[in-house]
Amino acid sequence: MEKYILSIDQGTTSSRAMLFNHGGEIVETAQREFEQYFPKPGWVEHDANEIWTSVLACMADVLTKADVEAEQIAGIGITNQRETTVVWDRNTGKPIHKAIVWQSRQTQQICNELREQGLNDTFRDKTGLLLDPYFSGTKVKWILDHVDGAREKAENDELMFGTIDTWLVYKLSGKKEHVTDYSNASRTLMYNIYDLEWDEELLDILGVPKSMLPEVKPSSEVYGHTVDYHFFGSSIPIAGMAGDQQAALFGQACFEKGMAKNTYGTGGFMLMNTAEEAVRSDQGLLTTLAWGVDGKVEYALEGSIFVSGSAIQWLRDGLNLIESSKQSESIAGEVDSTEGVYVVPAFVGLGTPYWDSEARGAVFGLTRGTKKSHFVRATLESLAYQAKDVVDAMVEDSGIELKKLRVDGGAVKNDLLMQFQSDLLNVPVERPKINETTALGAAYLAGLAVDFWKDRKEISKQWYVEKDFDPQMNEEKSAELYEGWQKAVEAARVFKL
Ligand SMILES: Nc1ncnc2c1ncn2[C@@H]1O[C@H](COP(=O)(O)OP(=O)(O)O)[C@@H](O)[C@H]1O
Ligand SMILES: O=P(O)(O)OC[C@H](O)CO
Repeated sequence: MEKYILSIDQGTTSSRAMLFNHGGEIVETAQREFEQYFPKPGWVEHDANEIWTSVLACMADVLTKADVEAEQIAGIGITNQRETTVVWDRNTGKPIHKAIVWQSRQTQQICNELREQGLNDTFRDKTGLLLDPYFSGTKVKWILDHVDGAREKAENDELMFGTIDTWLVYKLSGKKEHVTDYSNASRTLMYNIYDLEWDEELLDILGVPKSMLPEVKPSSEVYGHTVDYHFFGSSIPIAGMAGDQQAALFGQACFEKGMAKNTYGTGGFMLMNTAEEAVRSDQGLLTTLAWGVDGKVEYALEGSIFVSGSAIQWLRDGLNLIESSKQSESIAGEVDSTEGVYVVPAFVGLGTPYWDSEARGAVFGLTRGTKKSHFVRATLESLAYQAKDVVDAMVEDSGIELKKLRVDGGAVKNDLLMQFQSDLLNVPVERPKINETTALGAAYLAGLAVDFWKDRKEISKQWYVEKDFDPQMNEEKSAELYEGWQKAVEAARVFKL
């Protein structure tokens, strides 16, 4: 009876389940979207129960579609949208508020107040993060401050906190396990990534009782088993867990120091493996835990770009300049260059390295001769320029030269973009055969724990390039183009309403 690993990829807009075989190939997939709630401008929430039922449905769908029995699943790996915060009642197992999503800005004021008290460095020095509403800590505080009776309940040990990985393991295990992994814990603004423990001082500042927090575990280990009523009489080991960007780094087999991947999805996330060294950043990068595997933790440097592929969606849905994201390539290809046009897609501010939440999008360099194709090309190029901003910051902070970049996410199908990225960075860009690197990473983490795969060497051998792009532009030209981008960003940031 052939065995498989089932990977759950719980993302921001949809949940997916994928079955992987021993060769690391996708056998079947299932996907379900769920509702996004926008109660106020800038706020984004999910219903944790809707997330749970979407995951359960995907798991059932994928087994049915593949005609695979639950007994054939050697282990389950979970990867998830990070930072999104759920607080639930220990007695009933019911969330006391909607999940506050990573994108949500509803804790801006809390962050401002903490910053005004001069606490940014306190958080940064312990967590590797910044005081930004992006991370979980201030979201937990917000829930305790705003839900009737929540703080009292929390102090009486009646509430539990979890990111989505924790919530799913809790539900899958029949409310038995309350665990997370290093990679997810490192995104909460409450976990000391150097001492590897929940930080009492930070919990005190945020007013979060330690009893609410899950136990932090390695990313590859059997945390518990599914209760059999969900899985047709089978109890399956839940054996791998990691935040989605760290899982993608693992799925891209970026196991050595200096290896990096960039994901071009809705947003952009670049991670560089820095092995056992936690590199502190002066350039607005995040220092984060990559994973805990083989009895040790490893670190990564991360650059977060808020708008990447969604700029192409904007061309399609907002401006009606293209009919599909794919068409951006042929239209941009009608011209050889943007002829000096730059689009800065700072629609929700700018992330790494600027962290400017008030910046807004801008277009520069228009002339009477500017055509649609220049505009589309400039938007596409902005994805690559933003990645270059992050790479330069990484090289400066870590002192590690980038030798090549592995890529994934929806927009990497665009050859023109990939070529331009390689030209701009002056390194080869490698697009893997399996683009679902996030789900694959979670599958590998689970598979290692249940001996489905032996070690990382075996995994590395399963990583294949589908296409690579080598630099073709001369360096002077690419430096000149990048200088134009830097001027455009600078000018965009001056404009504040
Ligand atoms: N050929 C293409 N060229 C440029 N962008 C693309 C192309 N195909 C998809 N995209 C963009 O990729 C994004 C979807 O990527 P995906 O990795 O599925 O996102 P996520 O996982 O964040 O939802 C969309 O924003 C879409 O506009
Ligand atoms: O759900 P995704 O793929 O957009 O990823 C969200 C990130 O984990 C946020 O940090």
